[in-house]
Amino acid sequence: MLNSFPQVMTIAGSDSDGSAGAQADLNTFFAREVYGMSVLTACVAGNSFGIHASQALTPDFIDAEFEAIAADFKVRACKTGMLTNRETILTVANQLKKHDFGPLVLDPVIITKHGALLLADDAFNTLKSTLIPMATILTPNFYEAQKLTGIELNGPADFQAAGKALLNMGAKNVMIKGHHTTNQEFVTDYVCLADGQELWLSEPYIETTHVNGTGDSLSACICAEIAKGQSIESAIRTAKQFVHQAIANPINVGHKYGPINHHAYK
Ligand SMILES: Nc1ncnc2c1ncn2[C@@H]1O[C@H](COP(=O)(O)OP(=O)(O)O)[C@@H](O)[C@H]1O
Ligand SMILES: Cc1ncc(COP(=O)(O)OP(=O)(O)O)c(N)n1
Repeated sequence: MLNSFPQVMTIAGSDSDGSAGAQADLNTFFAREVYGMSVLTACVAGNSFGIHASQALTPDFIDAEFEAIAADFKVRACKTGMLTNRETILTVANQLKKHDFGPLVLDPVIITKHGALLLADDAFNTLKSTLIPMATILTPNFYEAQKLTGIELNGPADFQAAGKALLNMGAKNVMIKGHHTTNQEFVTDYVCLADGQELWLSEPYIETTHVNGTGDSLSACICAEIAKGQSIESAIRTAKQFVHQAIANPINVGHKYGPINHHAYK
């Protein structure tokens, strides 16, 4: 008898150093024991020093990837990462309407924590109008939440206002990842759920340079847990622990800003 794993799909850019993008997603899927597939949207040439070049894939090619997966697999949940520009967003939105790929974890990747822009400036409105209303859960980081809502995040009430604004844009659930800087004691993420519940998820801040791909891995873990039948709340809680352990137990890879450890969480 063949083993069977829930099938999941990332729609993301390839990051050549393996720390972020589709590679981080697939590592997370493997670690969380689901079968991972990828629709690549772009190829990024990067290493632990930063991103050196980037090439978007064509809408026709992205369509072909979606069609190949849809023709053969039953995807239980999917997630997005780097979507590059308006054309790619529209291509992805059309495909998500055409086929049933299950709940959508929308990670609105705009800028990396080292300042590389991964989404064209004129694409924000397209992201807001097409994909945010389709999101089962939206997972912006501190900067992305401010950019999408226009609300400056200075305290808990601002997180609540931004969460509400993102729910009003059509996302069913929202997780805003908290700011993290040197000398901080805790990193607190804010979650507002479809049923009106709010969660504040805090873990100690970890001082390390090995944090590439944290956001990708978090959203990939949420996607994997949803595919396994977990509730949104339980998937978020597992993902927060998964990423925390992955940061807390670094691996010695790269000379500057390294990857997290996808094998750490048990
Ligand atoms: N240095 C850190 N110490 C503890 N938790 C962290 C640290 N950096 C990120 N996190 C956590 O990792 C997860 C991903 O968040 P973040 O790094 O903000 O995403 P992104 O990669 O999209 O910017 C969040 O749960 C956040 O709280
Ligand atoms: C190809 C590619 N996609 C996404 C990212 C950014 O990853 P993310 O986890 O959102 O952010 P960082 O933690 O890496 O800043 C990337 N670098 N490359």
